[in-house]
Amino acid sequence: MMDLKTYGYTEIEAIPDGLLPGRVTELRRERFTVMTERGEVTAVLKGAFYHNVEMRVDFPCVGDFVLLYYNESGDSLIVTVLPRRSKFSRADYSGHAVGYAKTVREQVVATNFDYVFILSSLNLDFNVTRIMRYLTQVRQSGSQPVVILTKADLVEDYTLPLAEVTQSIPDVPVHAICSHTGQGMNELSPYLMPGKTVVFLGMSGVGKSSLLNALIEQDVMRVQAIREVDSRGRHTTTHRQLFMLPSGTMVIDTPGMRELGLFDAGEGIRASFTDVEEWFPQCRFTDCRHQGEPGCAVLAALADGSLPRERWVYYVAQQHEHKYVQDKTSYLINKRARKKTIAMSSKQTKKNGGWKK
Ligand SMILES: Nc1nc2c(ncn2[C@@H]2O[C@H](COP(=O)(O)OP(=O)(O)OP(=O)(O)O)[C@@H](O)[C@H]2O)c(=O)[nH]1
Ligand SMILES: [Zn+2]
Repeated sequence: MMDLKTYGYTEIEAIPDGLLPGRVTELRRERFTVMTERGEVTAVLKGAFYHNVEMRVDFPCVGDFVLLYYNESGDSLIVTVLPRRSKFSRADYSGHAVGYAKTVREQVVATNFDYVFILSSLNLDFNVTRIMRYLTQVRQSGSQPVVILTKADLVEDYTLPLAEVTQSIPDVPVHAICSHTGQGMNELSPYLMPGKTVVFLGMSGVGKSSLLNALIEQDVMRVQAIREVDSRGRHTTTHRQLFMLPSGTMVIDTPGMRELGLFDAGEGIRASFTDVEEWFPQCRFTDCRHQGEPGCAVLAALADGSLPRERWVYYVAQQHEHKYVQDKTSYLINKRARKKTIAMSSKQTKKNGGWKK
């Protein structure tokens, strides 16, 4: 018998007769893979889950603890999702026009994780504001954030960006690592405890897979070292969406998480405002600012109603917000530049005789 506690399960008071607790490790369409004390089973949802659309948020997802009717010879039947101690959700636009908040539903993509590693690369697009935005998401999730600055080998001196992050978020642990050399990776061991669940968050290319591979390797080596002394025990790293590292730590890696990780203000705006941006190529000037230039397709579309005005206003507001976030980034990263900007704009202000509205 498998002890479900190794999968982070904490016993609940009374389990109704005939039901078995388990943890969802994979979700494919309507079929779940669930780890139980009788081993891994496939399971489907009890019909009641489908009867009420409003219940959608309570559909099990990867990481969930559930109660099921065990079926030895076929699919088990999931009847309940146990309370979640942490979760990540994203907006689900499926089947709806993007951008219309009323129709957006919440889709839970991962649950019951203890730590979220917010990965950010030290080279190229190092961006404190983005880290802070992820941090907001993580704090809302109910888990503990850990900031991991990756690719430490690609910068001459990472002490500066490290200090920058530490100053911006003094209450969150920050580690600089290199997955290729293993530098700094021992600092992560306090989080990688048996029964704990970790989620990786970060933009594409920051090194999530590399870190994961490095951790598995490190683990495999550790396990092998142990095995030389004591030849018991086989590690199995199955490629589930929730999977067990040899050390006993679980990692959740779902497609939904990938999408959260890809979130970027610019991308987000592009994705939700295609109805606005599709007008741009039709403007006479390629660098049209849509503020009164002759031959502006946007203004024409606004005039004849083919582009609803509130969509345009919303778009402009979002762009403004995006720019603000980017400006704030440079503010945090380069204080010298910031002082210069302030000096310049106050000169400007004096010239204009006050703040321009
Ligand atoms: N020099 C260096 N390169 C790294 C390091 N970690 C990752 N990389 C490289 O960065 C690139 C992207 O790494 P991945 O691990 O695939 O990044 P990811 O976050 O999983 O990317 P997605 O799968 O797109 O989400 C690869 O070419 C890696 O070899 C590091 O510590 N040092
Ligand atoms: Zn235009």
